[in-house]
This record gives sequence, structure tokens and C-alpha cells, in this order.
Amino acid sequence: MQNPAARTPDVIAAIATAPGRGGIGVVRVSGASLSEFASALCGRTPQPRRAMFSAFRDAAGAAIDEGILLHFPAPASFTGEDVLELQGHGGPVVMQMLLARCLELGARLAEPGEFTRRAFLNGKLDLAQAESVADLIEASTAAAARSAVRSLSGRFSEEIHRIVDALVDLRMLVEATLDFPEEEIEFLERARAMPRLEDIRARLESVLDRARQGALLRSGLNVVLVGEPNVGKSSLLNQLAGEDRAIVTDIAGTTRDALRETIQIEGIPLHIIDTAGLRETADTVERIGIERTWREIERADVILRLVDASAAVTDTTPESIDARLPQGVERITVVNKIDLAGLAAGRIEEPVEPSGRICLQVSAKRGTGIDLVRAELLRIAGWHAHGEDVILARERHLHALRAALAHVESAAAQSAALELFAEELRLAQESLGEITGEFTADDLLGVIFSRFCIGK
Ligand SMILES: Nc1nc2c(c(=O)[nH]1)N(C=O)[C@@H](CNc1ccc(C(=O)N[C@@H](CCC(=O)O)C(=O)O)cc1)CN2
Ligand SMILES: Nc1nc2c(ncn2[C@@H]2O[C@H](COP(=O)(O)OP(=O)(O)OP(=O)(O)O)[C@@H](O)[C@H]2O)c(=O)[nH]1
Ligand SMILES: [Mg+2]
Repeated sequence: MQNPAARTPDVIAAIATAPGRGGIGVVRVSGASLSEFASALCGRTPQPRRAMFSAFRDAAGAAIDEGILLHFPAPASFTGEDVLELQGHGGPVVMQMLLARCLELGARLAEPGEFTRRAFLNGKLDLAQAESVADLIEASTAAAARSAVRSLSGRFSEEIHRIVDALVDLRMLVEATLDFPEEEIEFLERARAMPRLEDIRARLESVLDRARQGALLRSGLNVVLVGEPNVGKSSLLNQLAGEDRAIVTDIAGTTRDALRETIQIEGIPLHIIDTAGLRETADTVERIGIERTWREIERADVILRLVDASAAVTDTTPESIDARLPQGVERITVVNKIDLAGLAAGRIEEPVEPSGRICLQVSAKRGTGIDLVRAELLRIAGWHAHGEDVILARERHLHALRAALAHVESAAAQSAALELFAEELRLAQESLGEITGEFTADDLLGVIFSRFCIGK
């Protein structure tokens, strides 16, 4: 895919390293021939792809910094264009001065993701790989990072391409058969069209399953701790986090504002949210806290509903809270303070309606039964580790995979009407093409790349 603008690209520049102070900072420049740009900056022309130690000079010839200049002539660069890297000292002021000098030499400030966008438009990366660049930078666990780097190296894209190839083969076969209607059925039977379709379906299903696991790795789950004041929500957060993050006292109404702490279990990020205990109150601050609790509940993937095993009566009757909790959100009842009630840690399936709900008996203070909570969260997450096979998918990829699968399934149901059969195969192929960027609208590209950081 060749963008007309990519043939005579304007020169873009940005600070590529993170804001703040660091040992080294990098300003990256990309565009059409940059040799003159380099000699205006350094007073001499660097050899291609050779580190050159040099002063970086302002218009008057005074040194702004001294550092390493790298020139990657097109097309052998990250973007596929001429690229210059100014590797200087990593202070915010000196980086700004180097960037300003580049703008003075004719570059303009790069938009977020514009380097990677150019790499995509110049065919250096496909869309799934470009997205994995951002996912790698944003990965919040090592497992997510490993998965992103596998996509970056093209593993996900290759798998999609192989399925597309199989679809194309089958389409060619069916379309050839369309010209000989009287032989249709026998022809398809001899070509084993249906088993081949089934093979494609099974492969899509496997990719979708591993992509769902990856989506989990990428964004994690929101787990909200809910209950009356003093039942031990903050104590449980501290146990799960492994450190004293939330204030714990025996005063009901200690937690006022929702507190969010990300932990990981087997590489899955879990955003644990401790909230203000729910009760009727005249205290203005506490009431606002309770409103926030309800807002967090709306965003929950999992609700951990805490109750106090030792409490005979509570300020709010449990029913009034439970009745307001959203249906259709996973919920675990956590019976806390078993040490006071003389109960043992354990996992029980609640006999009461709604049936099958899980009840965990723990002591957040003593740390007993916390492993049960972790195991239950992992079970709810639906995590069945595929290890190296997990695909760090985005919602966009899941959507395309589901669409492709749906088309393949309707093709299977259309085997008597060959034209419809062929059409469904074509639509499946088109859906898969959206993943790698073969069929992607410009406005979607805008959305994808604008979420990158500047300099990427
Ligand atoms: N200094 C520096 N480090 C960096 C980057 C960078 O741009 N600069 N990267 C930026 O994201 C990542 C590495 N990605 C890169 C991808 C391709 C090429 C490149 O020059 N490709 C050429 C030549 C390939 C080759 O020699 O084998 C090409 O594809 O033609 C460079 C960096 C991470 N580290
Ligand atoms: N014996 C015992 N005490 C506990 C247990 N869990 C919490 N507590 C105590 O119960 C009191 C309240 O605990 P918190 O964790 O602050 O309760 P909370 O639900 O966050 O309370 P609010 O923030 O007021 O809504 C503290 O004194 C804790 O030490 C437990 O398992 N056993
Ligand atoms: Mg609390």
C-alpha cells in the first residue's frame, strides 16, 4: 500500500525517549533525504548506519550538545524513509533544544504514532505488528510484553495469512466449479471442500480462543471490593497487594475514596478496587465516597462481596445491597473474619439462589484463605494458559476474528448454494484482511495511531 504522501514525505521530528531526565535522550528525525540535514547539524556527513560521535550545533555554530549521530538511509530504516537519530544527553532542556534545532532545519513536529504509521504505509510492518509496538510499550506484565513481541515479529500476522491463503484456495476451487453447475456436488466432494472448510473453521476458532486470552492479558479485569463498613475490604486489598496500601482501622467508614491497586496473577493484570463501605450516612464526605463505590461497581468485571462472619447485625441489611448489585457481573461472596467466628478457610458452593455462586471463607487479617481468592479470580478470568501461543489481541482483532468465523460458519450452512458459499468465503477473507491492514479505512488508521505516544 503506497501512500502518495509517502513518496515525497515531509520531515518529522520528535523526542523518542520518555519525558524527564535520563542518561541518554534520543531525538528522531524521518523524511526524505537527510544527508544535508545531518551536515548542517554536525558539520560533516555521517556514514550510513555508523555511529558518529559529534557536536550537535545551532545555527550560529555553537554546540547544543555532543552525542552520537546515526543515519539510516532509506529504505533500510524503521520508517522506510531516511532516518536520523540524535542520541544526546537525556535532560529535558537539552532535548527540547535539539528538537527546536531540528524544527529550525525544516522538520515539523511528529504526530503521535507518526513514525510507526509511516513504517506501516511503507510496508515495513503490517497493521497488527504496528499495533503490537504500542502494546509492547504499554504492557503491564512480562507475559503481556512477551506476547506483544511475538506479534511484533509477525507470528500473529503469519497465522492470519495462512488462514487467508486457505480461504483463497477454497474460493478458487468453488469459483471454478460455478462454471460447471451440473458437476458441482461431485466436484466439491472430490476436492474435499467441506473438510477443508472445517479445517479453516477450527483454525479460526483456535486463533480466537488464544486472542481472547491475550485480550485478558492486555487489559486485565476490574475487581471491586464491596460491602458494609468494617467488613475488611481494605484488609483484603492489602493482603492481595502484599503490602499495606489502604488504611485499616476498626472505625467504620475508614475508606472514603476508591483506591485502585493493580496486582498480577499468573501474568494477568487485576485492578483491585477498594471502596467506601456501603451504609446510610449523614456524613457528606462519606456519602460522596459511597456514590463513588456505586460508580466503581458499574465498571466491575468481578465483584468481591465481603461479609463479616462475626457480625450478628450490620448497619445495612445485606439484602438491600445485594439487590442493587448488577446482575450478569461475576460475583464472589467472601465471608471474612472466620478467625472470630471459629470457621475454617474454604470454598463452598452456595446452596441458595442464584445457584452456583461461590462463597469463600477467609481471614483478611490473618491471611488465611487468600490463595482461594486468587484461584477464584483466575478461574473467573477464564484463564487457561496457552503459554507461548497467547495472542495479545485488541478488541478490533477479536471483532474481525468473530466476523470471519461467522462467515465461515454460514458458508458451511450454504453448501448447496455455491454462489452464496463463495460469497461468505470472500467476506471471511475481507474480515481477516482488516487485522493486518489490507482492508482498512484511513479514519481507522487515524484512530489507531493517534493513541501511540509522541516519538513512536
Ligand atoms: N536507537 C533505536 N533503538 C530502537 C529503535 C529505534 O528506532 N532506534 N526502535 C524503533 O522502534 C526499535 C527497534 N526497531 C527497529 C526496526 C527496524 C530498524 C531498521 O533499521 N530496519 C531496516 C534495516 C533492517 C536490518 O538491517 O536488518 C529495515 O527494515 O530495512 C531499526 C530499528 C527499538 N530500538
Ligand atoms: N479478627 C479479624 N479482624 C479483621 C479481619 N479483617 C479485618 N479485620 C479488622 O476489621 C476492621 C476493619 O477492617 P477494614 O479492612 O478497615 O474494613 P473495611 O471494610 O475496609 O472498612 P471501611 O473502610 O470502613 O468500609 C479492622 O480493625 C481490621 O483489622 C479478619 O479477618 N479477622
Ligand atoms: Mg476500608
